[in-house]
Amino acid sequence: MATGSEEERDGNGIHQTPLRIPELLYVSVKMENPNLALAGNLFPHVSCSSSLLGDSSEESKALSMERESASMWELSFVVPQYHEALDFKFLLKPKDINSPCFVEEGPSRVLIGGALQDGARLASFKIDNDQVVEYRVFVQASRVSSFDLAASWRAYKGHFHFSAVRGIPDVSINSELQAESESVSSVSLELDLEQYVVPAPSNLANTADVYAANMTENPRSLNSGSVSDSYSIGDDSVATDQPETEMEVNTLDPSMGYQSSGMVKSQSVGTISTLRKEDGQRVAFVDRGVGFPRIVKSSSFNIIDPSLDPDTKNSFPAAAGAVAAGAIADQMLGPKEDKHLAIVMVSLPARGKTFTAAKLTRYLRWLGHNTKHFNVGKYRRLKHGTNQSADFFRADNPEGMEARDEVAKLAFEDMITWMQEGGQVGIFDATNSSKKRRNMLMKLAEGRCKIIFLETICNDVDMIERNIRFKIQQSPDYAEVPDFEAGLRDFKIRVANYEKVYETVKEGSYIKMIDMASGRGGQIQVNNISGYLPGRIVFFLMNTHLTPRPILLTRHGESQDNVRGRIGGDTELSEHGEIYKQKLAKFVEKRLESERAASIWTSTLQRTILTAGPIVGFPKIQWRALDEINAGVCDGMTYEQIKKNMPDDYESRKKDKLRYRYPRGESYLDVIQRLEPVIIELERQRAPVVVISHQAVLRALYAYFTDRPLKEIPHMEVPLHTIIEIDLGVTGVQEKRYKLMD
Ligand SMILES: Nc1ncnc2c1ncn2[C@@H]1O[C@H](COP(=O)(O)OP(=O)(O)O)[C@@H](O)[C@H]1O
Ligand SMILES: O=P(O)(O)OC[C@H]1O[C@@](CO)(OP(=O)(O)O)[C@@H](O)[C@@H]1O
Repeated sequence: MATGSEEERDGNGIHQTPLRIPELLYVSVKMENPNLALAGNLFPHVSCSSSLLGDSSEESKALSMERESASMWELSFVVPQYHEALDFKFLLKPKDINSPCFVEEGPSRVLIGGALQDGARLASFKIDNDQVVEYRVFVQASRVSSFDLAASWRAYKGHFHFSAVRGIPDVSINSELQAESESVSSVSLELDLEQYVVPAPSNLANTADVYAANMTENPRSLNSGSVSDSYSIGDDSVATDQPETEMEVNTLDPSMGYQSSGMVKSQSVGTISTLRKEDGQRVAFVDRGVGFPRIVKSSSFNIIDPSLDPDTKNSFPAAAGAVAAGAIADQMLGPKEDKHLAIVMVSLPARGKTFTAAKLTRYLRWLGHNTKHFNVGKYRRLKHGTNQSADFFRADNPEGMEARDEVAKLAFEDMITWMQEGGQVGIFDATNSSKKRRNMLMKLAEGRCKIIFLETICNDVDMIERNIRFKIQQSPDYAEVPDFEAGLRDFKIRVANYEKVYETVKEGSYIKMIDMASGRGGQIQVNNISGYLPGRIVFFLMNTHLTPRPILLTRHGESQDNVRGRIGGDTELSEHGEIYKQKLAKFVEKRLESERAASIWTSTLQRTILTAGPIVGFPKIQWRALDEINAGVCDGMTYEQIKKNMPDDYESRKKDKLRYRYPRGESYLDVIQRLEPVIIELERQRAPVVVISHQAVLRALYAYFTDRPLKEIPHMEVPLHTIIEIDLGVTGVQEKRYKLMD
């Protein structure tokens, strides 16, 4: 019971001092000026004579306000609720500390009890030539207890206290680097960015133009060459991991795909078909893979390491670190059939099965898992032709059912055979929408591989309609149907035939992606999923979505070490590099002018942080994972010096650049491994990202988006002063390159 005195007694008669929680005011003072042209290089400060704000009456001691956004600055502090009157003024300080600062016009402001006495009048400053710059002023105060403060301080320290590298904060919103924007204006960049476009080294990145099912495995029974043969294409010197896919793409002359005649004769099968636009107009149809590619058997092909060749008997991933450790643990501890994993897609047509299967294949291959995508539709087209009407897909059509089951079995058996030859993950892409079909597959898999069903469910009718329209445009099934609307009607009847017998998955191990495509909400359900790889797959799928956005990849501006030919290091930019950073800022400003949520990612090495310096208006984040390959004891040496002083190392790297690990440093496989969280975050982001990083790192990131085999990564072209734009879209990936200077 309260005694009315300062003290109370508890149940044991012990005197206790009641806890008095002092009331405090958390005050936030803000200034806003959207006119960056006038005030961009002036930094708002507050000067106050009270000891509560640390006596900042002298201009040199004025408290700097923090940049909250491009136009808003803030200073927050805590004072007792009943504090003395605080007299203060706003100041603008130029970046150059020797130049005079500008004090706001008019009398001092008085703050009592968290409120301004004379209202929030504008803060006006007379700067050069009597030009007046005005800021809006806002003051807000809220009562907080010291406990609240302590808790929020702990949270801040624990979670949001950013570390700094050489005094540069890990995360910044254009604070101190803002002032550089002035010098940017001295470097010119044409308004029309298209002037800087240069051709990408190949058109392989443009998967958005290609129907993903056409890029999948060809039936073995219909294949001309032995699968274990080694082939290369075009440039005979390039070794590949995915023979069929690449052969198909490379047999095409990209310029032919868009001839004005509107017709292209496919070099692979000789079928002539066209890709329809919705308005009925025909454009070229790039038929990639419904047949046999022109295969050039290479004499110079040389597989660097047997474990990197998909057709050898090796079921461990060509990977480093956690990926390798996880895979090996799973294989040693799990049952024998777990050595091979079949991801069996399930859904109605046009729900993103093939798209998801292709993306997952790309991710797993990039991590080093030997993965192949088997599309039953492709088998069906080869065996029964491309012009099957909706009737073929009726569940009460016994011939159709038998034919479809037959090609499904054929594709599944091909997948198992490939696994027995060393394949790790097979992605089996068909509707598999009835329990009976899935039971058939489970029987075929018994003792041979583990099955995880991956079901994609979409309840968004507009998205389904859009998907169906894509299918009519892209699928070879409708390539020879001249009328778009007729194709649309037929496909909708086909979907209705599937709907009649569709049974959602309730058996075995499964992952269900429900309405995940928008990237907002949705659900992932998992059942009976365990192991390293299945876990990674779930995590990857959780973070993918279809929101179109660009990812801009660029190396830092040329560094002083680049000029001297030294690898690694942490030097500043050369003169050329200085110009590039300014051009890049202008480029980003133009390219992303309407993209408010974009962000700039750099490594923690100063050549990338300095390159990002003049970019304004976007948050900048430093990732250690984006640091250049660690050259270990060779850091700072030239390639010539390594050749002379460490000839064995030089030769080993030349022989196997992917796996070679610098003494006390990293290999390319190590770099790929540490980039996985970057890939996941890039997939998860819904806004554009500019990645300013290094040669080896960008090679690895680029290979992921363009689905290039691991062994090509160390040899890819990622030139300085060039921006590689990767556009992630609803049908796939497209690449564009801009070269801003030599
Ligand atoms: N999870 C998803 N849900 C809905 N639509 C998706 C999903 N993933 C991709 N898509 C979209 O579906 C379109 C058609 O996908 P596709 O993979 O050909 O369908 P399916 O193989 O199921 O017939 C793709 O171009 C893509 O834009
Ligand atoms: O793997 P290689 O072809 O050596 O390329 C990676 C090298 O690229 C360099 C330049 O030679 O990158 P960076 O431009 O980021 O400095 C080296 O630092 C790095 O060791």
